[in-house]
Amino acid sequence: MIMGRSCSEKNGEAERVRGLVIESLALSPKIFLGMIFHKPLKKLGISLFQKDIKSVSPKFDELLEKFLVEHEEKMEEDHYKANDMMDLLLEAMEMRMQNVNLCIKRVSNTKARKPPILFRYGKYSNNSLLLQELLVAGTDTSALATQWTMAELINNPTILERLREEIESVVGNTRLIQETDLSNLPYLQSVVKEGLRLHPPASISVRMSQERCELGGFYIPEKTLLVVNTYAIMRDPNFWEDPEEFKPERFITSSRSEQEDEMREEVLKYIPFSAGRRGCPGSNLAYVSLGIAIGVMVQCFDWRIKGEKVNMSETAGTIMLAMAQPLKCTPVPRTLNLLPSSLHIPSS
Ligand code: HEM
Repeated sequence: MIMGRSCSEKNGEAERVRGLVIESLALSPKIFLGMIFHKPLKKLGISLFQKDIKSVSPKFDELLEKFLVEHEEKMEEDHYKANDMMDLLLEAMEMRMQNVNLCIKRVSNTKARKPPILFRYGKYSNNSLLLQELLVAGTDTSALATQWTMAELINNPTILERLREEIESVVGNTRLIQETDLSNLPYLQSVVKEGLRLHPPASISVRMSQERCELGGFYIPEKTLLVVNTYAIMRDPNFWEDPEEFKPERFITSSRSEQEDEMREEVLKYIPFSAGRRGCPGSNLAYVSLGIAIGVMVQCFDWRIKGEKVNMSETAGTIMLAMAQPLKCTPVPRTLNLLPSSLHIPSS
């Protein structure tokens, strides 16, 4: 969606992108430690991660440059129309500055939440941070959330059955779920929300206090690094009934006023996408893609596993919350009467 193209398994491109995302994410614990022990480490001349970053970054640049050239070529075509994020960013830059070549640079702006700015200057440069960030932030998070939620559904067959009934009554069995169906599938939306509550892929958020303040009776000096444990907040028994249980119905609200109350409460206790100006800008996209992925998997397949239950243990010592034993399951096709017109099969 970011680059408007699919990465094929055939020429190893998908594997390459996946490898880069995994390599980048493996750096996060080091970056995190580096933030905490920045000063003493600097004094000792120790850099925890610069060498690793230098090894990942050029690989990203090479990949993104290829995508960028493809996009620029497309822009030259007669009936060109922007249809992905990279097209839009290129167009925005085209309007802002002309006569200079492309380079993408993130301008840090700590005071106000502004989208990263793209500059055009020089030859293609190493600063492709924005696109790297989107690739890393948007892919593994969504994949982990899908995996955890499917594991919960397999372990809770009654919930899976209720979800399937909802899909069958709203969508039927002659076509696949589409984005426009999601607003009519409240139980599916609740399943996605509950999966993210119990298993937030990014389970901590790091912030720095801009000024001194008092929080919950604690004095916080200015410029203090604060680690918010979103995982713990979303399992706090003071906020959630049966916090350890997978109960999507907790998010089903009947009346409009109930919905408004719930939304007000959720601002503080439901934060899988963190919050504030550095909260996730991809949350709406994530809800849609998770809803469709999970919905289609439930609509089209039964799921078999070895043994009685999926093992829900979590990995230890990683920043991303992953399954210690990644989900292995076999899809068994269900009988649907899908109309050919409902299948959008890409031409390439
Ligand atoms: C289930 C899926 C996702 C989850 C759980 C998730 C979670 C998060 C969280 C918790 C943060 C804030 C980190 C912090 O506190 O510093 C974040 C930031 C971010 N996310 Fe997501 N995200 C998801 C999907 C996406 C998608 C699909 C995109 C875009 C394609 C995206 C783009 C970003 C970006 C660019 C940031 C950095 C924002 C900034 O620093 O200002 N995320 N995400």
